[in-house]
Amino acid sequence: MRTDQPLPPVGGLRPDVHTGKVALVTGGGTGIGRATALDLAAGGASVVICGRRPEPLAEAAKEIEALGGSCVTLSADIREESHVTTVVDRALDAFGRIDVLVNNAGGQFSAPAEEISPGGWRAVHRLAVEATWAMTREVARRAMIPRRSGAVFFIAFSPRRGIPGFAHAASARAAVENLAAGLSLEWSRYGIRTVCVAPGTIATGGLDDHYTPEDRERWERSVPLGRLGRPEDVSGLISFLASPQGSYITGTTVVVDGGADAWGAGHPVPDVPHHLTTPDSSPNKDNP
Ligand SMILES: CCCCC/C=C/C(=O)SCCNC(=O)CCNC(=O)[C@H](O)C(C)(C)COP(=O)(O)OP(=O)(O)OC[C@H]1O[C@@H](n2cnc3c(N)ncnc32)[C@H](O)[C@@H]1OP(=O)(O)O
Ligand SMILES: NC(=O)C1=CN([C@@H]2O[C@H](COP(=O)(O)OP(=O)(O)OC[C@H]3O[C@@H](n4cnc5c(N)ncnc54)[C@H](OP(=O)(O)O)[C@@H]3O)[C@@H](O)[C@H]2O)C=CC1
Repeated sequence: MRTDQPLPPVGGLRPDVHTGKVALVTGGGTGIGRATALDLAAGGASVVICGRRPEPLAEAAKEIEALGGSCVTLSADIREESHVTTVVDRALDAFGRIDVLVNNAGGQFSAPAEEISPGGWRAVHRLAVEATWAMTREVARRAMIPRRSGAVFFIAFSPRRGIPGFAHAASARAAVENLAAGLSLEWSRYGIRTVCVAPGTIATGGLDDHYTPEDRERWERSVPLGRLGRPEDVSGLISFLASPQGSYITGTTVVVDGGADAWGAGHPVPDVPHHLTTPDSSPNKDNP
């Protein structure tokens, strides 16, 4: 199984599983966000995607429309509160409701902890925690609490206990994991589910652009299943969690990482049989 083979949208879910729903995906023009927007649209959801650059958003919208879906794009920097308000205004103007929020936008740089300046720390937490909270609060207050329903997703990191070079980013993601849990205690009464999804290393353009092939190889070696993840490994999970089949899941973190979080530091990663990592020799090609 290779990471350059995308999975088809929707996976095993019914093609009308999200019909009538509206989903807002931050950072929906690229990588995991794009795959998530496509999966939700392929299941029948109308989708709103935002990000700072208009070009990737327009490309993703074209793909969604090619699937027969509806998509609204908005160029916005979610670190600015006024942009958050505008995104929600636009989504409600276009579709009248928001049922699913995927807080996907995020990013960081890799640096030894002692070299992260206060400004660098703040920049990462501002996006991963503060902007995520601003968006979540705005969507909950204006779209979900009044309707007494909704599903909010947060993206964290696996391994979950810390990643060398990512002290700022891993601690920020720990905050959103805790936020998902805490909000479930407060917002279940409104019918709102809050779930954190913790991907391991996923082969996206963002990963290629910001990390070296050596980083990538090192991460790949630390995965018990022997490969990096695909964006669709994450988006398929979110699509399931957003569906009626996921409706009893809230307040928790679901890890999608090829076993990386289960790996005990200090032990060699278990050998993966060759047939599990190559595309054509899988024992069951229909169920890779
Ligand atoms: C094993 C699992 C691994 C998990 C792997 C995860 C992979 C991914 O997440 S892939 C997605 C990748 N995409 C990105 O990471 C996006 C790229 N990153 C960024 O855009 C920035 O890092 C950002 C998120 C911090 C953007 O912030 P912004 O406010 O635009 O940045 P500024 O240039 O204004 O700088 C603010 C502040 O941060 C310091 N800084 C920025 N880059 C670095 C760096 N490479 N090294 C050290 N410090 C950096 C910068 O110096 C500023 O600090 P002060 O000067 O002290 O104010
Ligand atoms: N790839 C991986 O291995 C992993 C990724 N993650 C996380 O998953 C998420 C998606 O990552 P991935 O798809 O790999 O990376 P990308 O870099 O492709 O995705 C990040 C997206 O967020 C958008 N974005 C960034 N900053 C802002 C902002 N201030 N306002 C609005 N949108 C913004 C970007 O668009 P634009 O630049 O145009 O604003 C981009 O579309 C991120 O939070 C990432 O940290 C978590 C675990 C592992």
